[in-house]
Amino acid sequence: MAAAKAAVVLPRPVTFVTGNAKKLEEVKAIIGNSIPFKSLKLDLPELQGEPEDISKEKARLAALQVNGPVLVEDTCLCFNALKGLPGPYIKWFLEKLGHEGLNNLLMAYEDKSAYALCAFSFSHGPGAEPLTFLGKTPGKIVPARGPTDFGWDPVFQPDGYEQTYAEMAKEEKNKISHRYKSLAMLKSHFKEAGYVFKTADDDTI
Ligand SMILES: O=c1nc[nH]c2c1ncn2[C@H]1C[C@H](O)[C@@H](COP(=O)(O)OP(=O)(O)OP(=O)(O)O)O1
Ligand SMILES: [Mg+2]
Repeated sequence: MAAAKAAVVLPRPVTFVTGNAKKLEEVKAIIGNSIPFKSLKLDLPELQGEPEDISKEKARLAALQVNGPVLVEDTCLCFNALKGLPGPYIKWFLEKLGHEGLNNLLMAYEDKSAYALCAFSFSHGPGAEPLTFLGKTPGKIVPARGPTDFGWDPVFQPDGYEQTYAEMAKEEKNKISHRYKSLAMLKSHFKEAGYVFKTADDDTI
């Protein structure tokens, strides 16, 4: 019989660091009780580069700030006609150009296809190499439809659906989204790793 795998003890619940309340809402809905976590509102500096590297670097910075295990995520919206741009820079493109401007970026192209990409990273703590889980949902960029309370949701229509992310019921989006897919991988990792969380009494975050 194989020996039981030793449990990995982590010092306290994982802290999910984000400055975005809407992300947090979705993460809570998707993770449920499967991973004990708390949240911390911090807008971490973001490196330029590939989504996975940006996410890992965010996790390293977050682990130093929190001094414990952390989760972070970086979300990209990638236009195929633009070879993946705006990608990780979508936040600033959206802020400056709005939904209409995002559509206009593709005016010269027939190909309106795009994909939403979520890169979740988990670090055991300061100095530990983060693990990254990439979730990707393909779709296309359309003129804005639906509520405008979360980022670029109104202009992204996932493949196989007639509705934009914004028009879909939250539970529906959370079953197929880039965030759901990346969290599904994270959840299985947690399950396989068998982490045990030891809550510190002096935990003041
Ligand atoms: O499911 C989504 N549906 C629509 N819009 C979304 C979604 N997820 C992120 N977004 C927006 C937020 C930000 O404008 C950009 C990603 O940038 P990103 O740096 O990952 O997010 P953020 O700075 O708002 O929060 P954080 O503190 O976790 O970095 O796309
Ligand atoms: Mg950010």
